Amino acid sequence: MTSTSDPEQAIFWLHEPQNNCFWNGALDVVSTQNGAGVVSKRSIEKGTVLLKVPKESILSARTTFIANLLIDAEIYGMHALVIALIYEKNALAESPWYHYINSINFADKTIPPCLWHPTHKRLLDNTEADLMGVLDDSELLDHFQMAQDFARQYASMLPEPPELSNISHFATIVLGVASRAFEIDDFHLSALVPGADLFNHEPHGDESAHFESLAGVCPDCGKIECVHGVYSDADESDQVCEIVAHSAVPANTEIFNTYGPLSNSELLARYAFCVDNNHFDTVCLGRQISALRKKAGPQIARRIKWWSLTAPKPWLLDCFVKADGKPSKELCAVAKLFTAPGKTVQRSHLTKLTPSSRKLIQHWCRQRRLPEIAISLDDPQREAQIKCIRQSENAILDRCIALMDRP
Ligand SMILES: C[S@@+](CC[C@H](N)C(=O)[O-])C[C@H]1O[C@@H](n2cnc3c(N)ncnc32)[C@H](O)[C@@H]1O
Repeated sequence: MTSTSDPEQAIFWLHEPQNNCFWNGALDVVSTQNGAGVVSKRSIEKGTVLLKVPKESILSARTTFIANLLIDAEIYGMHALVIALIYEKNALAESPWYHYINSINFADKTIPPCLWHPTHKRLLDNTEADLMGVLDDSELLDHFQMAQDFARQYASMLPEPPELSNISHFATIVLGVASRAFEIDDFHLSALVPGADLFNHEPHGDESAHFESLAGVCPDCGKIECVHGVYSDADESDQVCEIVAHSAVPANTEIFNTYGPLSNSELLARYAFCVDNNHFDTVCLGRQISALRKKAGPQIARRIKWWSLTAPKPWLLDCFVKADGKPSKELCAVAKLFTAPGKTVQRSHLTKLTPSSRKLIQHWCRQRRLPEIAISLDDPQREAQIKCIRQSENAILDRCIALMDRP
């Protein structure tokens, strides 16, 4: 897990006058089972602003001292943010974010799943994490190469940061940044917002706080109204990032944010954790459908071709089982296309399941089910994550199989 090792330094940074931030006095930072977290010292009303950080104080590729170099090198988004953080970290007390950066444990040894040992990766074979490319290290390696090239290009001006000496070290920084970054606006893109990253994620949609930032600004200068155009009807005083209480919070309660409607594969890739009974998990049956399609006769092949030409793309990815076991409407339609008798199938009848289409969905679910295997690793956190992903997928498939038995 990526964690805050010294929250007091983050709070100190928020109170430094030059940063112009607001940290609500009703908040406390405590140690939770998920690292640091924010709790209410007293009850908080719905709509209360908990944190305010002006956009000019956030750590983005646009606000860092290497901003121009990153633009010259045409490095943007998360790639640029990671490199910016690395250079600010190495600027030590000269960085405006010195105390904030010091509050984070970047020495944590957690690495993203794409760098796990192949024997550990293999335990996620055929899971959603595998299908979504979470285990593929090519993007990380490209990013590493890009960061090293950048460092070499400017080595005469700036010493090459030690974080770029090996991929594991770089990967822990990438994870540390990705797990704390927020989408800000069309100018800053992703950025680190001190204080906002102390809030943990509520996975069931019951969060009590939301991150807010006006996204529509000029992509060239970050202003709301400028020579390039008018981007919103707000005014420049709205150029802040806020955490706002989305519901009333009783005293002594952890205040959760939401990182978005993310499945376990997405949480694992970006935040290095997963949760039991994740409502946003889905299980794709695309591979099973594709295999059957290859064996299909000409009539079925024609139907699938007709469907694939009119369905939104990529339609195979849309053929999934939802967390509650219900098949997506695309999955229902494809099961009907394979099983409907006669020569023609009406589009309006495609989502109404018949006994034979239900049986086919059950068959695909059984094929997709992961084998029950014993998993025992030296790393208990990784073991728990792998088990969580596998068990959750099988539970979803079992729910669907049971549901398909009911008329
Ligand atoms: C933005 S930080 C939140 C604050 C963090 N706990 C800390 O100590 O700095 C995101 C990280 O917190 C942890 N985290 C947040 N919510 C979690 C949850 N619901 N379950 C497990 N870990 C969580 C994960 O390690 C994640 O990468």
